[in-house]
Amino acid sequence: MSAAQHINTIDASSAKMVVDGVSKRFSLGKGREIQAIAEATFTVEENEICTILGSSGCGKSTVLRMMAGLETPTTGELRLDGHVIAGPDRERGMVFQAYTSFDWLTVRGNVEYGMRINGVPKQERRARTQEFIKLVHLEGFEDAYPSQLSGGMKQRVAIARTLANDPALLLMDEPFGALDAETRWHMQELLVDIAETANTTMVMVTHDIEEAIYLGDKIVFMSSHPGRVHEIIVPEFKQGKRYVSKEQVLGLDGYGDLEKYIMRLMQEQGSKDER
Ligand SMILES: Nc1ncnc2c1ncn2[C@@H]1O[C@H](COP(=O)(O)OP(=O)(O)OP(=O)(O)O)[C@@H](O)[C@H]1O
Repeated sequence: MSAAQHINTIDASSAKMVVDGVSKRFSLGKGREIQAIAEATFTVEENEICTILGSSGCGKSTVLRMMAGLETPTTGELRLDGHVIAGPDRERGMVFQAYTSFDWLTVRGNVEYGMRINGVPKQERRARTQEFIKLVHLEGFEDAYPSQLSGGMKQRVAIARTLANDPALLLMDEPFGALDAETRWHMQELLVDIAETANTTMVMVTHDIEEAIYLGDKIVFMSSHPGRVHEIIVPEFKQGKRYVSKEQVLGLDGYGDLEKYIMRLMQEQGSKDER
């Protein structure tokens, strides 16, 4: 068995999310433009964790922001459950690198905020809030304020708050980028646990190869200038399984080969960017 399968054909018929021939140009003023994304086509399947990996500036965040409906594609379209994405919506929850908890609300207040706005009855709201606080292991901290929490705990609040809105898709832009290595490791394992427990479809932007391989059921590798989907990689060495233990994945036959392969892709991109 090889370490990875490289997908060349896209089957959009059963996909949860379809990024279909999407390009994006930004205006830089005075008639100047930048082509951030030239052509991007890929799918995300139901319950999949899809990681988007690539060097800085290759357009990862732009693709994610288009999935969220925060940017409009210049050409092409994005579809969630067959519906074209036309703007931000509760069905797509986003977690950013910067901590985005409301400082004036407690952990409980933060997690139940969206449900309160959406008129979820109090009893149901309280029960779901507790369920998601438990999911991210923050029991006992319900009445704490974000300023009393560590970076990893704040990010767990952000994840619980987003999941409590029951999104069809969880979008994350380098959510663990600001965390120290040990906390990051725990958060990655927690995310796999959440994906397994809550059956959530997730898309995560990262420039960390290890994170992309450990978390990704599928890795969308992007190249830069302009941003394109260079390769879609399925880490076959995991044999379709998810492992909460990251150590176990890093020790599997095939992990090292895929890591080396992706490192080479990154280096090729790096030397192309320098030219
Ligand atoms: N609002 C904007 N206006 C103009 N250019 C933009 C805008 N947003 C992104 N860009 C440009 O589009 C390109 C892709 O940016 P993007 O942030 O998507 O890349 P990225 O891969 O997420 O980078 P990083 O890993 O550094 O966050 C870059 O050249 C960036 O300067």
